[in-house]
Amino acid sequence: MVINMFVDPLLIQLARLAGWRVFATIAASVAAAGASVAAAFAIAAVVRHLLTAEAPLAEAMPALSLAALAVAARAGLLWLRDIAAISASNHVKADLRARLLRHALDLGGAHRFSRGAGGVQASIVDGVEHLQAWVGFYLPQLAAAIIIPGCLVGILLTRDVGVALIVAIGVAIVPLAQRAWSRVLGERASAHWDAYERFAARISDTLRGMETLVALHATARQGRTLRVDAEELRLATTASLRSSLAVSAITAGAMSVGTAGATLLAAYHAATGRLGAGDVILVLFLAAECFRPLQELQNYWHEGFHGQAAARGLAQLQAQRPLVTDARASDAAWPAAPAITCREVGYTYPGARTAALSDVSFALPGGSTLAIVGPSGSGKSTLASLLLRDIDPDSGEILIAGRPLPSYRLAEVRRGSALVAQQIVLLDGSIRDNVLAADPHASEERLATAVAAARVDEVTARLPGGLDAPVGERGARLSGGERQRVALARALLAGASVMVLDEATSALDAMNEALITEALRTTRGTCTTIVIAHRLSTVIGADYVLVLDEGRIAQFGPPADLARVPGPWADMLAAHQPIGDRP
Ligand SMILES: Nc1ncnc2c1ncn2[C@@H]1O[C@H](COP(=O)(O)OP(=O)(O)OP(=O)(O)O)[C@@H](O)[C@H]1O
Repeated sequence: MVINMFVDPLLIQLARLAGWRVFATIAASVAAAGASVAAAFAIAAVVRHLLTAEAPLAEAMPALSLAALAVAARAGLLWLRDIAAISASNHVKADLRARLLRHALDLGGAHRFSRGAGGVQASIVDGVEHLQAWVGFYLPQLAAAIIIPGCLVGILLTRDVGVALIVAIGVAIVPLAQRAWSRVLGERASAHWDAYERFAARISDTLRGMETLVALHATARQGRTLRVDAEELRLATTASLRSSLAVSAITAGAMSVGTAGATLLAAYHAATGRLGAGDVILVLFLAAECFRPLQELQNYWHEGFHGQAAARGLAQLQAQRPLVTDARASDAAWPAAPAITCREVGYTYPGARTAALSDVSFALPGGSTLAIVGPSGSGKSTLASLLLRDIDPDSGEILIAGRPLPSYRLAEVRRGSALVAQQIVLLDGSIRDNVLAADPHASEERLATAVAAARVDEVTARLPGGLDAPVGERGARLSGGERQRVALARALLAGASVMVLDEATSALDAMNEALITEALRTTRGTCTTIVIAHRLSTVIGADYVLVLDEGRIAQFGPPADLARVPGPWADMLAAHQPIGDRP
């Protein structure tokens, strides 16, 4: 019952990660208690010799040496216990972080639909911090708090039943008090964790969106929101600490009264001759040792509840499934410049009332270029996400070179297709590092070819470090168009044979227009290219045009053919305005 009260099944799962280290911690703790018992018996023997022997010092010497040895052994064992506990904690921390990070990476963009990146970060960084203390310190201490008092009360029984009973009652009061408070503590620890996760997510969002907040003159407002979150966190922390301090006071009281009561009863029995003076010393030592593991458990008690609350966040993260999996994959190699066919593809975002795409069917020959056009919200980016297999359609299917897209392993899809998006995030490092991220072992020659094809050389010529110039955090030192060029070079180096280019919407950005036109020329024939197009000039260079309207295909065909028939494409040509911005 006690175990169920204080141990979550997840804790046991985590303890398995730490394996023998947890057992070593428990064993060292129990052995230290054993050394204490040996010291207590030896000291009791010393007292007995001092009071009753004819040559007290000489006769007490062996027991005194044993006591000194036992005290030294106890110190050494407690040191070993702490080493094992730290090792268990660090092992859990490293292992759990690596697993969670791998899981978060496998999830890809799945957290877009649930907790934000800030919440995920709070779980991986701080949640793990609570859990490592929970597994490394709380769990072994819990085991020690059951084993050691149990054994010591047994030993006390051999001296006097009344004394053993007083200690047993004192020992029992501690978990009972903790149980009485456990619901309150659990609720407050959960409230604390929720407040902490909210605060961490808000800080992360604020730092990432700082430029937008400054541009919107919203920093003061965001500051106020952060202050409210910080105040909520402070209140939740105080409430949680207040309740655990109340339990600490009850526990400390039970321990003091238990030790004092047992020693007084033993002293009374010594006065009446039922026990010897040495027994009083023995009871004093053993009663104190009985409560020691409970006292130490108390120190980690708070950690235990925070660990349980953090475990909920981690369990939620672990329960999240990737949006796409390799369940239907075969060993098919990703084809060069593949034909792409969509058959009655439909997709509705989780929780959305209307479909983002319905009944989308078209066939694109391999090596050709498709321009997707349509008003804002018509489903262009959703179609791109489906073609890149960031998400799977709810209905219909997408064929790549005649095979269903899910029959290729995700690693193949990621290697063989690339997205050059409007919002490119580069990793902190140099331009070279970012391009080579696609293939770290690429030769200088291949790197130079990709860099020249994407016109990155024009960018590096202007920068002091050339290709080794740092891009800054998330690529902040480069312009949007320059970041797109680096991303294009990365995609070309990776040898992607399906390329999705998301053209920038800004009508003023002529550099991007040149980039896309150039990219279309570079990739023609070696790549099947899909451009989310906002400019007529881009579309006219494409082999096919797909006009989307409210998630459905309005028109599909070569631009010259579409221009000859009445319809949205002819209307767009007639209106001759940036086509993505049409109402
Ligand atoms: N994560 C999401 N959750 C719910 N609905 C979404 C999500 N992303 C997009 N949508 C909705 O799906 C529809 C299609 O969006 P999509 O981004 O594909 O349009 P788009 O044509 O690319 O728009 P734009 O030109 O403005 O980028 C829109 O109604 C949009 O509100």
